[in-house]
Amino acid sequence: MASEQQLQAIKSAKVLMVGAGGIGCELLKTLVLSGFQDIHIIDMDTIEVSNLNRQFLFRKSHVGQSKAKVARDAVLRFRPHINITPYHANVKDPEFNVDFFKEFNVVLNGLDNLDARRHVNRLCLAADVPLVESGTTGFLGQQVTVHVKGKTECYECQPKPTPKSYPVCTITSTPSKFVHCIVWAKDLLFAKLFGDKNQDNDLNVRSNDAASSSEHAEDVFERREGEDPEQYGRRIYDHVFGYNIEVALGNEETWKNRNKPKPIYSKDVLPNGLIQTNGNSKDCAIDGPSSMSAMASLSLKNPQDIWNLVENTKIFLEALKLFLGKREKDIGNLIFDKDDQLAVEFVTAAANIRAASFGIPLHSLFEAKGIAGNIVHAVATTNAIIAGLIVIEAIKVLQSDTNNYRMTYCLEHPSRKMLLMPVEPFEPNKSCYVCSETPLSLEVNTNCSKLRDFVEKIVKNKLGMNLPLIMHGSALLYEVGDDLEEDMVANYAANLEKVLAELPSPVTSGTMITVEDLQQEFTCSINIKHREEFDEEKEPDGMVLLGWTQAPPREKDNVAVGNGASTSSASQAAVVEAEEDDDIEIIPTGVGIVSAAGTKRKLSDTSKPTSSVADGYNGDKKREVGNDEDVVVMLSDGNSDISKKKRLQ
Ligand SMILES: Nc1ncnc2c1ncn2[C@@H]1O[C@H](COP(=O)(O)OP(=O)(O)OP(=O)(O)O)[C@@H](O)[C@H]1O
Ligand SMILES: [Zn+2]
Repeated sequence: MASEQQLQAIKSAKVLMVGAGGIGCELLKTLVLSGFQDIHIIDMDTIEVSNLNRQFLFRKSHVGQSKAKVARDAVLRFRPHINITPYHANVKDPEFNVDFFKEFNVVLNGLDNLDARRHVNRLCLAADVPLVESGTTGFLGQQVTVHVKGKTECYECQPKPTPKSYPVCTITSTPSKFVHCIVWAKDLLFAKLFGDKNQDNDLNVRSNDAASSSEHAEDVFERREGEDPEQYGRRIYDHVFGYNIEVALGNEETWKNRNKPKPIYSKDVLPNGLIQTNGNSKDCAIDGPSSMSAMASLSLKNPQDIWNLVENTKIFLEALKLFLGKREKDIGNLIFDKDDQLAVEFVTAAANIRAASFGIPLHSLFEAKGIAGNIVHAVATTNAIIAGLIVIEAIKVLQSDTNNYRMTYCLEHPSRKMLLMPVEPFEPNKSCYVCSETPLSLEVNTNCSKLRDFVEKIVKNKLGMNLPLIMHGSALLYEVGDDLEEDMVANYAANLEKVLAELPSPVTSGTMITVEDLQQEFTCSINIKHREEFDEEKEPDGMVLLGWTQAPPREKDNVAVGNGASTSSASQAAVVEAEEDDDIEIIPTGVGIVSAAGTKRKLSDTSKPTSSVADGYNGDKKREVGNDEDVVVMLSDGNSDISKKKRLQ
């Protein structure tokens, strides 16, 4: 039960919610049931069928409509007299500037990507509005964190795992993991067959006999006149899984220390002519093109099954046939979308066939979809718990109850009887380039890298800037905006194509560049250091940003996982990965991590009575539920006496 004071704070608060998906739906419901009366919701998406299993404010009839608007209507049905303002928009749109953010007492994130989270973090810092963050880390669980300028760390005080990029040659020639096959199937093959034909594409292997291979490749992806869809599909299949692999095998150097792939031809897998279908690919006139399915026409039902090579081959050919026959008008414009069933089927099958060729284990559609779409599989119940925790922290923030702020992990595999794990938030990191404006360094070959590379790879991808402006001293090198004069636009376009050392105001070793984002009101200084060479495998960007992205020192197998969906950071939760991504353990830092002897300990050890975390949960602050084996510890209030954390260094 909320106190009178809390109720007052709740009633007078103006709250901004960003994201009305899995967490957002739960959050909106919990906010209104807790008495909040003025809520603004930003979400750029429309409702998909795949959202309905857990985004309970939405029904099938809402598919295709704005999430923010439908969520508003849904809660107004049971709380008709409150103010809910929906925006069907991207939070990065210019209208949501610092002045807009200043209107709110607290901002609550229910987002699913790093980019938007960093953007909101910067706006909250610039507007000096507290932020309560939430996110998921795969099967590790979810967490809620509180970010109050000057009092706690900001969302970017700790390095976040960024989406991984792979060297082109690993993807085109030497895949060793299933994810490499997915990237190949999605970004190369799918893009080549169904996307913008004018885009550069590294699909064809480089071979000793480059001239003949490119000649062979010249028109292979174009459908010949009168060619029937299955013939065309088999020709593409034979080219990418058969011929290209044979060409690659010709590069003997490549296979000296690697297992050789084996070429696969469709006639060897499916010797008999046409594949049999049941004609049941679903009618896209009724369900929309995104529900059309090759699985349905081949009577393959379970997305968790791993198809064999024959099944993958059938799906490949059938999906291609359906694209050609029923979605012809999409061809040339398609971008892979994880909610497009046929696209997911095609990419799964293509990735699996390539995996079979390279001796990599095959995966189910469900798994492939997760990898291709960077999906962190969400669970409705934990979303509800997380939403509750967000509201608890929001209420503390509204009352400036600083001492009781907590970041709370909700462990999806409760470890030794613990489901919720609250820890005190960290103080701001004094070397954070965002909230402490600490300069960064960039190692780059200033004679080879163009300004365009710097803008794309560093300013946009690494620094997450939306509307960047780049300066060297008082010289403006680059700027984005709608109101620029034509000659300026032409100047900047010319600068983009110049190497750094040849810019009108040359950028060489020792230069300090200032990069500013006008919308985020965020400035960052970058110290340039010239370096001649980069390792193509380990440094695929050809430049290295220092002072921010380094994870904490890696102990044996310590790595952080995530795809930007997580609010956790390497130092908040060091993850020990045994092999690949399974068998993961989470070690919350600061909580019993450093024992008296100074040795690091795992969470699994921390529930022992002697550990500091156990101390934190012991006594009358905890409530135990269930039987001894399956006990879940929940805190009765936010006042647990948790020992001060130490960072995991
Ligand atoms: N830049 C952004 N501006 C506004 N809303 C955003 C932005 N980025 C993400 N979102 C919203 O955040 C929500 C995140 O919700 P959730 O994690 O449940 O993902 P989802 O897209 O609904 O589900 P799934 O990814 O599992 O299909 C989505 O509704 C998405 O539209
Ligand atoms: Zn910070």
